[in-house]
Amino acid sequence: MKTALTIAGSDSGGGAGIQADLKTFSAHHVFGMSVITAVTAQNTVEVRSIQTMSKEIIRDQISAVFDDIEVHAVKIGMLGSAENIEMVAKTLHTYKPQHIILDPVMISKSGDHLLEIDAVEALKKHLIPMATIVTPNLPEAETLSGITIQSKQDLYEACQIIEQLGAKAILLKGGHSAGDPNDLYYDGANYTWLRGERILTKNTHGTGCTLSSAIAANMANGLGIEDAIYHAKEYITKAICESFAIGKGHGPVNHFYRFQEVHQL
Ligand SMILES: Nc1ncnc2c1ncn2[C@@H]1O[C@H](COP(=O)(O)OP(=O)(O)OP(=O)(O)O)[C@@H](O)[C@H]1O
Ligand SMILES: Cc1ncc(COP(=O)(O)O)c(N)n1
Repeated sequence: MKTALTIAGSDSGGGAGIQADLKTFSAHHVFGMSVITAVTAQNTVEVRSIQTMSKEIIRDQISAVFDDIEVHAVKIGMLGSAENIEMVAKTLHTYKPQHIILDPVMISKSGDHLLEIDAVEALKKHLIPMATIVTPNLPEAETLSGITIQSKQDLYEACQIIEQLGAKAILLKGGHSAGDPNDLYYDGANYTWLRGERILTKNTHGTGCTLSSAIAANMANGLGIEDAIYHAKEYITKAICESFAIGKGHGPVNHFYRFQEVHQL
């Protein structure tokens, strides 16, 4: 059995964070494990409050998993604070997981801050250099690179700047663009476009969490990075296509279609 570990925040509404990650792992037949960095009181409309976990309990959750269980891939999502970023980086340094998929979560779809503003520097300094791949959306790529993205050339430049921070590869997601959601992959040498067609739905809560977890699950299952990304893009596209109108805001994506396909439900 292959395993994957998510280090992320809990979303009480079940659409994003740890909940989306574990559903994605299961749909990929990967055994999912979790380190909870923060508890959010959240639904499809808003984030009402956040309680960030202490750095000690984050460290202990990571070591409890690694000291006992072989971890085939790690996905990192919401971390909350600079202190927690430093602790996650320090603890992962001890265990040196082979694949680290870093989703640099900063602001939720509902517009709430999930990362303290002064924590961006810690992310750049401590975690990006450890990442197999970083998966920023457009606003996150602007924050990490320090440039305003207005053209294709800017996208290429942002990828290069983030790569120079030490990431092995970047997948710059295009969900927030005005046109089709095309994602740009950069491996430090070449650029590849993963083309998408915009699905007209407001039910896109947790798309970034799902995409990065699908990449982690695919890598845990032994795929190389390019195949992992390609299949993850297929997975998120279908999950958005069949997403649920649950709640009054941005509803969640659908992970069940995989089980329905397999079991002909
Ligand atoms: N309406 C859509 N139709 C098709 N694909 C989409 C749509 N919106 C986003 N995507 C795709 O979903 C993936 C996640 O992209 P997005 O830019 O939304 O990430 P994100 O902002 O980090 O997500 P999150 O909502 O979890 O924060 C990307 O592959 C993107 O191209
Ligand atoms: C715990 C947690 N992690 C990540 C997100 C980002 O997802 P989205 O941008 O879809 O709100 C979130 N809302 N909550």
